[in-house]
Amino acid sequence: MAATPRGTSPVPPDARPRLTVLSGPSGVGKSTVVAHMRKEHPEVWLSVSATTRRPRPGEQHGVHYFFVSDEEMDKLIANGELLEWAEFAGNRYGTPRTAVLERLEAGEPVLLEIDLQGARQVRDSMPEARLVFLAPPSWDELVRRLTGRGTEPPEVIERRLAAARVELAAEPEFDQTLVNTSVEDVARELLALTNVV
Ligand SMILES: Nc1nc2c(ncn2[C@@H]2O[C@H](COP(=O)(O)OP(=O)(O)O)[C@@H](O)[C@H]2O)c(=O)[nH]1
Ligand SMILES: Nc1ncnc2c1ncn2[C@@H]1O[C@H](COP(=O)(O)OP(=O)(O)O)[C@@H](O)[C@H]1O
Repeated sequence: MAATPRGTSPVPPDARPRLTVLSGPSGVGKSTVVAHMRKEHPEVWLSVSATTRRPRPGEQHGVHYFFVSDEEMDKLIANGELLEWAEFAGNRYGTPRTAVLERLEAGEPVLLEIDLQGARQVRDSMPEARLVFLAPPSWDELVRRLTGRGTEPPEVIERRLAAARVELAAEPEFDQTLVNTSVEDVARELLALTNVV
């Protein structure tokens, strides 16, 4: 029988991370990549966050976000219903705790698409989570994507770009970086990292 070379034996399935956190600056393409992946693999379960941000045209309550009032968000936080939450560019966002824990307890892979502050909270409370950073090919391309999306007025874009500088500097805190040059390539790599297939 051939000896297995050191370091190449397969990791037992139960030891593989089940919780994947995807973060990266606004406009880098997180939603696009996740949507592409889920079109091919609808079995990838993505947590739906609560937010106080107003819906963009086409965004649906319960699908893209749970759009809540400030008072409702206060209650979610006070009642401990969020696994993590953060304020980002003037709005609050948080991950409903129960749905995520139920999926994890059932042994199903879970994907969170959240900001840097949220990723840090998850890393602290659930160290087994795999943190993936989605990076732009360049700063200029990030500006082009965020501006080209056409969903925010210039002052909001400025706020998000200021946050982007902070987020890009935090890349070394993540377990893995994927550079979003090709949506198809990144979606494939992300799928492999979520352990769904
Ligand atoms: N901490 C945290 N961040 C979130 C959550 N949901 C979304 N975000 C992040 O909030 C930021 C703004 O999201 P959004 O307003 O949808 O803008 P977009 O990322 O530019 O499309 C992004 O970095 C999201 O990943 C959440 O539940 N918790
Ligand atoms: N690989 C890519 N190449 C070119 N444009 C992209 C790519 N990925 C995303 N985009 C575009 O960039 C813009 C921002 O993408 P989006 O998914 O909304 O970013 P995020 O969710 O990170 O804020 C969108 O207009 C999207 O079509």
